[in-house]
Amino acid sequence: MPSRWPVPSTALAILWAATRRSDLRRSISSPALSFEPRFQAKVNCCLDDECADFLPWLERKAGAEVSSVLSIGKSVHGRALCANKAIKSGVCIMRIPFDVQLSPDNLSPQLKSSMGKDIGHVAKLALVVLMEQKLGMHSEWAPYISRLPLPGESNSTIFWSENELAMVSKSLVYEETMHKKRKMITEFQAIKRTIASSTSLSEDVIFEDFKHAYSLVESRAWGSCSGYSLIPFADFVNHDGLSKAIVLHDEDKRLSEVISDRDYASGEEVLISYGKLPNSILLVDFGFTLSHNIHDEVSMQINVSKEDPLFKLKAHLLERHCSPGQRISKDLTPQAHSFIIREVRSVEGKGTGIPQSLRAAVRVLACTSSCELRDMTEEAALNDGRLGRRPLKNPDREIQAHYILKSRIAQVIKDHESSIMILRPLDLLGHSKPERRRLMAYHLLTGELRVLKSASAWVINHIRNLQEQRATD
Ligand SMILES: C[S@@+](CC[C@H](N)C(=O)[O-])C[C@H]1O[C@@H](n2cnc3c(N)ncnc32)[C@H](O)[C@@H]1O
Repeated sequence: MPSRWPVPSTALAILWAATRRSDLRRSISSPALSFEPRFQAKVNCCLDDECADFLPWLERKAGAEVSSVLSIGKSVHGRALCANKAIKSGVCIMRIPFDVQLSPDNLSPQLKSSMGKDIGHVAKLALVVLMEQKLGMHSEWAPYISRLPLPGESNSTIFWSENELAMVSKSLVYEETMHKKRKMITEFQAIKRTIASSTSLSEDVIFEDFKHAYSLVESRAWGSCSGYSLIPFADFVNHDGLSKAIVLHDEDKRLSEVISDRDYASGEEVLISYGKLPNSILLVDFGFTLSHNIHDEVSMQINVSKEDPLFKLKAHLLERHCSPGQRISKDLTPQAHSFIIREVRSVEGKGTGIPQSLRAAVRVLACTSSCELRDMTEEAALNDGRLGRRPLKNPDREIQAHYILKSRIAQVIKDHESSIMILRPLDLLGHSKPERRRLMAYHLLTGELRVLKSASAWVINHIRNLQEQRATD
């Protein structure tokens, strides 16, 4: 999974939080700071006899104890970590030295130096996995590599058929999946070129194997000072969106560790958080969704109509003042800007969840003369340079801008509702792969719909407030 977290320098942060999906838009708190009471599922898991020799092997390799309170088990989510005795909150439950982690540093110096910038951390680590897989039982990592999920087991959307992807075509997930597939092809070609010149492996490596290894890395590796690292044992732990326990890297002690964020009874499955991840990311990178995900978000596209007499001017302004946090996809229609909305928790509040840049964009769309657009640009230059952050001076125009937003959200709500209708009925769904994927598409779209409805309620309430204010002025 591509790291978008800035990796902190040792001087700045010795102990730092590692997330699976690292993304600049998200932040994650240290688990040791607050353990507020909340509901978390308590699930029991049974021991995985096939993995009985795994922890002793890892501890021998590490020359240190990794965990005395956890065992590898099986749960509904595949392999899992279970408490083998009662665990108290705030206790270190595993400690994995960097020396027994796999990272791009495991590539030979010759291979590393011949890799260009077009090969990212995930692809490099995928190559490490591929090389160890090729060595089979001769690999020093065989006990670990042989316990990784097999091809065909992942439900990441990169493995979905066209028909399955059609279920999520109204979500950003579709576009992200296509983007990832193209990226993997490009990186695979670059890797093939590199290994052809420096190893004899080239002939053996086929795209399907690379794709599998890439997906293993994305769903199991953590951002680290080496770019990305697979952390054996820690990567058997499953995700709970409400957990505050995360993987921390201690660069002084050269190890990664997890501190429990609550008490566990013996036999209970231990869960941690992979990060504040919405279902869209869980689905593309990990191949699962949560039925109710508090971190859900939705992408909204805003573009200037070609029919608008001020099309050129508005498109130019949106392009120029586009904020860095805002995603502009090369795959979207020209001049389409994509904004990420999160759930708006209070209709009466400030609309936190709806990005300022989105409200700015609709203010640009609401302008009806070049003079208004010029005023807006001048106002931006006089303030912090950001366009449309303040309400428009003309109250009618400000109301109009929010009407535009309301109608765009309403359109996305309609699209989502019709996609969800097609997925029903869900009550008879079994456990087959197509049925599981249908349920995931349902979780994704209903989560996005919840976010959209919260945003719509806020905008409607805001328009009402603006109208009342205009009436009293
Ligand atoms: C880091 S691995 C965890 C160990 C994994 N269960 C295994 O069998 O090796 C991440 C994968 O576990 C599964 N997983 C983790 N948390 C999950 C959850 N809350 N619901 C469903 N699947 C989950 C997904 O398949 C995900 O890609």
